[in-house]
Amino acid sequence: MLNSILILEDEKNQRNLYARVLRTEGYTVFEAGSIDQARKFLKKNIQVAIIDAGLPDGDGIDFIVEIKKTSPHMEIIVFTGRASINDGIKAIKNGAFDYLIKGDVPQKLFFLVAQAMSKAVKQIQESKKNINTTGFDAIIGESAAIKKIKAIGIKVAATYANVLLLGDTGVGKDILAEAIHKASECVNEPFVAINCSALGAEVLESELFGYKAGAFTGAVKDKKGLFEEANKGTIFLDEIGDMSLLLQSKILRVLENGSFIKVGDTKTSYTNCRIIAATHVNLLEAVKNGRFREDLYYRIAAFIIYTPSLSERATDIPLLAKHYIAKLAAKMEMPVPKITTAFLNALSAYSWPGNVRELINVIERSLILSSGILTIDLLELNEENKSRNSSLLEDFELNHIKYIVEECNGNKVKAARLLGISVATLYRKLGLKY
Ligand SMILES: Nc1ncnc2c1ncn2[C@@H]1O[C@H](COP(=O)(O)OP(=O)(O)OP(=O)(O)O)[C@@H](O)[C@H]1O
Repeated sequence: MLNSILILEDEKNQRNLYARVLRTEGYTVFEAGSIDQARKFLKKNIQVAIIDAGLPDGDGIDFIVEIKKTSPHMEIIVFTGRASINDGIKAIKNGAFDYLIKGDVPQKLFFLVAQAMSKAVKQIQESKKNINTTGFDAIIGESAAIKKIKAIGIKVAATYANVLLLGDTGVGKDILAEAIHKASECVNEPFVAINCSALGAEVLESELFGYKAGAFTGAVKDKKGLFEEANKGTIFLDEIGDMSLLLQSKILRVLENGSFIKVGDTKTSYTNCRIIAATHVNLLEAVKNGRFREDLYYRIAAFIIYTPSLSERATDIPLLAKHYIAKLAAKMEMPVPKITTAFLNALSAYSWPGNVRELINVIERSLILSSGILTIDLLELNEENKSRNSSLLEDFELNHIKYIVEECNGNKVKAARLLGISVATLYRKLGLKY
């Protein structure tokens, strides 16, 4: 939110006074009495912080360095009661906008806040112009759905908001999460991903939060968890809907104040990372059934991006197919084969229950079997070799029959002859009465 200020000051009366006065000036003011409390505001969209130099749990001037790492555009004004010029110099060195000595007239504070706010807003606008959208370029598709997803993704990337990605398996939630990270200010910080449904609850907990040596048999030395690895960056929690209720409560704590406890540890650790979660299950249904915490749902679902299944955006199929044919051919060090229209048509007609992932697999197999040209029979061959999904074969077969009938200008006798089947069979396969 624009015009937001954080006041970090341990003297409550003083803090309340500043907050009241600044609110009357039209600012939204958040208050913290300690560095620990202030940390939970760092992910919020706050443009200016007013910080006391001497705080109960640390040095406010040292804290500037931490703030600048997580919120580079936040402008900081330091309050020092010590009337020490050295404090002021150190604050500026650490990246503060300016400093004030307690007892300075309030007008000086207003003046500095207004200046700092306008500098911060300008910087934020500049950084939005320079947003790196290369991650989104990797998302292929011209359908209205994909265009909308990219536009929302780019917008959300510029904020610190948590994001929930919905959609079936293989629709591209992972690639979208990475694109959001790459377009965010945390681009140079880590992006870590984990599939929460692939691991048992205990292993998942130690993967997420890490453990202390001796926490369990085999824990010979301390291990960092993914939340610690992702500090300042992004953690992608895939299939969060499958997480146990106990772990859900621990994730909620991370979301509330960045804190967690490693397995076998007694002290609290902290992280400051953006959470992008994804699921193919209906989370609201899971909330109703008591399988997913409602409070966690509302925390992770600050922004929801839904990617429809591939069959619902069939116009993207030829684009994706051509893209992956070229990409995989290059990887296999073979010339890009010619693609027949029937091949593309068959791909477009299929329902793709495994979505883009399945499309990539089918293309890879077709390329391996092809010799310079991608024809529809390669798709059939694939399935015969795999003897896996008969519906895929049926879809391709039906599509092939329709294609030949069309080529024969609707002449079914001619089409049946070309296909090497009887006219009766052709009618049956097309679902027509003979
Ligand atoms: N629009 C797209 N453009 C290019 N590649 C895509 C697109 N969508 C998906 N892919 C590719 O398809 C594969 C599967 O996508 P991804 O892993 O992102 O799906 P997912 O929704 O996260 O699946 P799951 O829920 O099973 O983890 C990946 O190789 C990804 O790069």
